[in-house]
Amino acid sequence: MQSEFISAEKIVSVLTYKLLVDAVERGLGLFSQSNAEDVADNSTVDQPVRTVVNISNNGFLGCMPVYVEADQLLVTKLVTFFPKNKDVPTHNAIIVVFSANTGVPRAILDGDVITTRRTAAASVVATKHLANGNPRVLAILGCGVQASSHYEAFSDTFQLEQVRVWNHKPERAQEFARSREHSHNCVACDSAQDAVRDADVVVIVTSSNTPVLMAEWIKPGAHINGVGACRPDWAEIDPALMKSAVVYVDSREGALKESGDIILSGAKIFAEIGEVVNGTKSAKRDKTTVFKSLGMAVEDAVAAKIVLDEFGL
Ligand SMILES: NC(=O)C1=CN([C@@H]2O[C@H](COP(=O)(O)OP(=O)(O)OC[C@H]3O[C@@H](n4cnc5c(N)ncnc54)[C@H](O)[C@@H]3O)[C@@H](O)[C@H]2O)C=CC1
Ligand SMILES: O=C([O-])C1=[NH+]CCC1
Repeated sequence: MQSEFISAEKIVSVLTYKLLVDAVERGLGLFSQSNAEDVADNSTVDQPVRTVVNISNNGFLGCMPVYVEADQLLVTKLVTFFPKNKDVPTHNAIIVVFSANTGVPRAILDGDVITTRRTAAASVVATKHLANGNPRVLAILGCGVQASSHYEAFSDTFQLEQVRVWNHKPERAQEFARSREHSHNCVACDSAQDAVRDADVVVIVTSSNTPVLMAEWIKPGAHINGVGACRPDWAEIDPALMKSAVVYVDSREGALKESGDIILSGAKIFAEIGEVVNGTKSAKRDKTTVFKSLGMAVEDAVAAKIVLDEFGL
């Protein structure tokens, strides 16, 4: 067996948001189409909800396999999340791509860049479909790795007039805004409430396990991408907001098993975002909407395909 290792540096050089947003949008559509009753030929996406191994109080290991028939992709990601890490990233991942004909490994890819960028691309897809017009003001709650990728992906896609950032440790928000003040009007806010006031779109990307975004702060008709809180007993969004908004998810099955924001609030899921992409469920653009993202292997697989194609592998 001789499989190529593709480093983060190589992946960064080819995995643009332009390519990714289109690929992730297609992947989300394929995933939801595969769960529909009238599945088209060759469109199976076999993606079980990820298996999670808890590591005492430190974190967890997630195993995320998928087979995407349309692209003949057989892929699994292994991702760890150790929220208390200080000098190394809190998320670490590798992605293995196998031949769907023989099962022989084709390549091993660094999984950090793919995880970081495809998650932001999924939020962009949801925002394109659910925001009420072109978003001008974006609020980002949390200033870690995902905040950076979301800042880049949203700046690349939308004509933003202002990006407001908040972090529970204010110096991180100030540093985040300072290092971006020349590329956009990026400002640090003292409170999450100040950041989201009148924002058209909110991205919440924290490691908090209790709500930091409250219902009464949100402008009616705003769109919220809830990206953190990926455990059934964690929540980062006020249950009242989850219950009053129209809620979209990446995977119904995944959300009902993994999302504390959904499970603890008892919020109803209106649709998978892939169903909106496929035109089988409507986009309630004039309502306050939440896209609850947990992350899916199909997103990793379509991102890995871009990389393999770019390097002719
Ligand atoms: N939906 C998806 O596909 C994915 C979701 N995630 C999730 O997104 C979130 C952010 O991930 P990263 O940016 O990579 O993590 P990170 O560790 O780089 O950043 C976490 C951020 O949360 C903040 N934070 C920590 N505790 C907090 C608290 N109690 N209240 C408010 N803020 C707090 C930190 O200051 C930091 O700004 C995590 O919950 C992670 O599991 C990550 C990857 C994919
Ligand atoms: O999809 C993903 O890779 C993850 N979701 C939450 C933590 C990592």
